[in-house]
Amino acid sequence: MITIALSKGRILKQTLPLLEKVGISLLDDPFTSRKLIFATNHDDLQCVVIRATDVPTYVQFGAADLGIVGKDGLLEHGGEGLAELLDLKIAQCRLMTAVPAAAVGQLRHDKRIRVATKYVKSAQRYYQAQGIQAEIIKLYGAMELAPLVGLADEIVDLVETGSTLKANNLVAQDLVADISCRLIANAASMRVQHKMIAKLVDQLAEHI
Ligand SMILES: Nc1ncnc2c1ncn2[C@@H]1O[C@H](COP(=O)(O)OP(=O)(O)OP(=O)(O)O)[C@@H](O)[C@H]1O
Ligand SMILES: O=P(O)(O)OC[C@H]1O[C@H](OP(=O)(O)OP(=O)(O)O)[C@H](O)[C@@H]1O
Repeated sequence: MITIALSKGRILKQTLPLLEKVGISLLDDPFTSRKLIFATNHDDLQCVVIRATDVPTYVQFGAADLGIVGKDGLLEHGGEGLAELLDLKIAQCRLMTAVPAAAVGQLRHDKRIRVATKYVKSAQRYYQAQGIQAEIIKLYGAMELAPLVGLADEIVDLVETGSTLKANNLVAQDLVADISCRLIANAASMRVQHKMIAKLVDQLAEHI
């Protein structure tokens, strides 16, 4: 039996059609069911549907052989015990810094700035590489609010259309990382289930 960990939420909406294209369908609807484990039309394949941030952990410890997760989550996890097999090119967006419109153009190198983000590791790496002293404040959502209420000078968050930033009078500044969904595998599963995983990777690659 192969287990695939799927990220629920917006990634799942784009994952299910991709799985359908390679002939995999879940027997129950994960958007209406309270189940966590989903049988598929293949006897030897099941899916678990969990929070995106938990997918790398399930795969790292072999609770799932494969996972589908955003690169943002992968960067935060660190990738230990995982192999990144494929860029699925879904849920594409960019991890960016953003500041209030009034702060655009202000130099950041001469002071310690406060940055609100859910993406602590990626942010730390970015500011360090830029030589900017940053105090990172971990938030779990609504990062855009932080600069508006004086909690932070800037944010690091995902940007797709830019409408969330615009609605909050923030302006995207620098690219931290290009983000899209990745197929990941447990390192041991890669050896034990090599044939089946290689076949699935080939099939998915044809439909990207
Ligand atoms: N605006 C966006 N455009 C494209 N992809 C996005 C966008 N926002 C998020 N994503 C991708 O979808 C993933 C999950 O986002 P979603 O908003 O569904 O869950 P979340 O509530 O942020 O995650 P969690 O439940 O783990 O806290 C992100 O990790 C990212 O890879
Ligand atoms: O550039 P845009 O097209 O506006 O997309 C960016 C927004 O999308 C994501 O939020 P999401 O809608 O997933 O909400 P949440 O993270 O607050 O759950 C992200 O955290 C941004 O807030």
